[in-house]
Amino acid sequence: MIRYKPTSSSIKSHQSTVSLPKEEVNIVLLGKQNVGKSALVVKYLTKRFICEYDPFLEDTYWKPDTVDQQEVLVKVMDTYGKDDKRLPYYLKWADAVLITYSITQQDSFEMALAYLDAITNYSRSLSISSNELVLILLGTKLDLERMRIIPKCEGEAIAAKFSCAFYETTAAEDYECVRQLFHRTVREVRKERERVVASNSINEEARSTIPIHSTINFPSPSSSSSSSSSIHFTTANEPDKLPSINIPLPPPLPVNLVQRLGKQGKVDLQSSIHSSHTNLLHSSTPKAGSPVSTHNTSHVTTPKAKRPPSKTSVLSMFFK
Ligand SMILES: Nc1nc2c(ncn2[C@@H]2O[C@H](COP(=O)(O)OP(=O)(O)OP(=O)(O)O)[C@@H](O)[C@H]2O)c(=O)[nH]1
Repeated sequence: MIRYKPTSSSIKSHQSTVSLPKEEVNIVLLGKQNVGKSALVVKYLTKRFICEYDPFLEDTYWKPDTVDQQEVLVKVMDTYGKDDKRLPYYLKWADAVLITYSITQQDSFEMALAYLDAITNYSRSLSISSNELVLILLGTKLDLERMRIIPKCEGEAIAAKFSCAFYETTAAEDYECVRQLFHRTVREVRKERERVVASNSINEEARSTIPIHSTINFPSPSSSSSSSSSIHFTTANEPDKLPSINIPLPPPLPVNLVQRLGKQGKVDLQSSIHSSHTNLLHSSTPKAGSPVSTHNTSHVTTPKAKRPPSKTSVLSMFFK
């Protein structure tokens, strides 16, 4: 049995590397205690599965990796699932958020829903922004299929509702399925970055070609766009979402409007995540046991639907 002993620095790696990749992707894992966040992180970093762990661990690790022949420095923040106050910080830091639950634990699924609610509400309440955050709902402990409580279709349905990607995986088996999870996450982040660059260059082009006295169809502030696995924080001049009203051309938005989530966040996220939530599913919570091999690969599902109307959250129930 391997005892996992983190060191005290805030960013660490299991290997020392002289030159690091320029591209960086920050991934944070959120979720209830015991769902297997640390196990996934350690598996990705070391290819080993830990049975014993420090439950109060919260730290950031990095690993140079190669995804699709491109080098990338993957930074992973492991949280310990008991401190909602740090959520704005996590969102500000992260390019991608893995919202984890154990497929064997009902309340961990409910907490994942609460996280999705809180993050969605938070993102919606930012009035001017073109930020994006890759969001992935992740069912863990797939090796415990015989103890499954949360059907796969339920996870898929929730992911579709929130327009995020969905995976199921396990840290207890094959390294490959964990590696795939992190690689897919890096790909999603790259897609989002490309989307932002493309959207900026469209804005730039529009700015240089539209005559100063012309009119333009201008989207309402509430319009938003969404691609397969992200929450988008949309600028008001995206050209593909145009309602029929004509108004005089406003001054163009600066190209560098892209800012990290939270920099403009004036909303009180804490009040958002402490409000009540009614979307609870059936309850029954057997304990996870030791790893039993039934699956070798992570399961991936792409989202199918747009984000739902905003709801309130039950995170406060879990953070007592
Ligand atoms: N069978 C099985 N057990 C797992 C898996 N992942 C983690 N575990 C076990 O579940 C327990 C909790 O794992 P952790 O990785 O520490 O969970 P955590 O979410 O990081 O917990 P906190 O740090 O307290 O938030 C440990 O006993 C692990 O050995 C998995 O994929 N399969």
